[in-house]
Amino acid sequence: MMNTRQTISDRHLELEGISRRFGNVQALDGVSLAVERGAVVCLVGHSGCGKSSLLRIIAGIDWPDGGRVLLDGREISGPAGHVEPEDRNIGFMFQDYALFPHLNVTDNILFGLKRVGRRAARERCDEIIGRLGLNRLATRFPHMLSGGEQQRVALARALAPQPEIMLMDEPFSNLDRELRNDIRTETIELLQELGTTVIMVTHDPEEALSAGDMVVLMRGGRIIQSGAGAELYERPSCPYAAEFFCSFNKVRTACRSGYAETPLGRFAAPGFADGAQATVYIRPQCLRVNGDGHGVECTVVDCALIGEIEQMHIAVAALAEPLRIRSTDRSRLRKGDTAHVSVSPEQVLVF
Ligand SMILES: Nc1ncnc2c1ncn2[C@@H]1O[C@H](COP(=O)(O)OP(=O)(O)OP(=O)(O)O)[C@@H](O)[C@H]1O
Repeated sequence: MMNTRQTISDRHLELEGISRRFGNVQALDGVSLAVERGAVVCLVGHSGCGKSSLLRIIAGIDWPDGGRVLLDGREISGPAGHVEPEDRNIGFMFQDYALFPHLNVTDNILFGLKRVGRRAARERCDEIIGRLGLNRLATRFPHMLSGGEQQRVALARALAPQPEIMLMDEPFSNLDRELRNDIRTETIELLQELGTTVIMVTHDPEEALSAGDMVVLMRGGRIIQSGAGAELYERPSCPYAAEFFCSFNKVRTACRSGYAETPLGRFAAPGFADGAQATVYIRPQCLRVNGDGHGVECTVVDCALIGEIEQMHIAVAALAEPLRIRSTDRSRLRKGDTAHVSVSPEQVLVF
């Protein structure tokens, strides 16, 4: 029998048809989403799709024109009223960290603990300073900290009031790539250890796929697709979702007997009528050049080593555009060489 209590209590945050308009811009257009307790949710999408607007409404620093926000099943924004941001137990971490320049690390953290008694605030501050390894930085001012250290202080300040939900707007985008990966992993591990529900905004597809239990792809104020990262990557619901997470080779063609016919082979196209036009989406890593004559003949247009990956463009006589191939194998082919190319059909998409 289904455990209803469990189901209800697991649903930490719910958005029901959230809309928000700014003048002529429909920033959010009926966004509905259920977030499980302790989940890490990544809101992802191109600039202007409404990610920050949604975060601001969840935080309570902005109001929806339509729809409701529920926390543990209780309406906190909507027709029934508005719970103030400070009464939501929701932490917010901004992209620029928004540390107070005139306060040192300790005082920045204490600032968020004004509602707690002085002694308890001090204890919590010391605890979070210890937990995040900030002891030696405790008396420094923000301008005396590196980007990574500032990020950590901002995290400490947001965590000190022990929020149940942490909202983070592009929290790692000011860090260089190497540092970003380490700090992201560390931050998410800590939040998961604390059992905090995380809603994080990013416009980086890789960050979303690697960091989120649930990835929510937005466009034009709407959710295009949501689910586990692997699901969005492997089974995108539309061309937009497919291309957001992978740069595909695209071959336009006609369908026949449930297959899209291309010079590279035929691919299952269920639901397409005979003669219907379709586009076959082929991932660069699903193409393989073979020296044994297996596949379709091609000519190498260029070939470059990018770190561990070899990237090549090849021309196939019957295709207008060259195809891009990415592989961890070394082909040792050069521009102008002739080879053969084959496709692993499992990951090919037809739209
Ligand atoms: N206060 C505002 N007044 C007017 N327009 C706004 C306001 N806030 C957001 N918008 C508009 O609403 C749309 C969504 O903005 P939002 O900041 O939510 O997008 P975003 O996905 O977070 O973008 P980015 O990745 O660039 O931060 C944009 O067209 C933006 O210009």
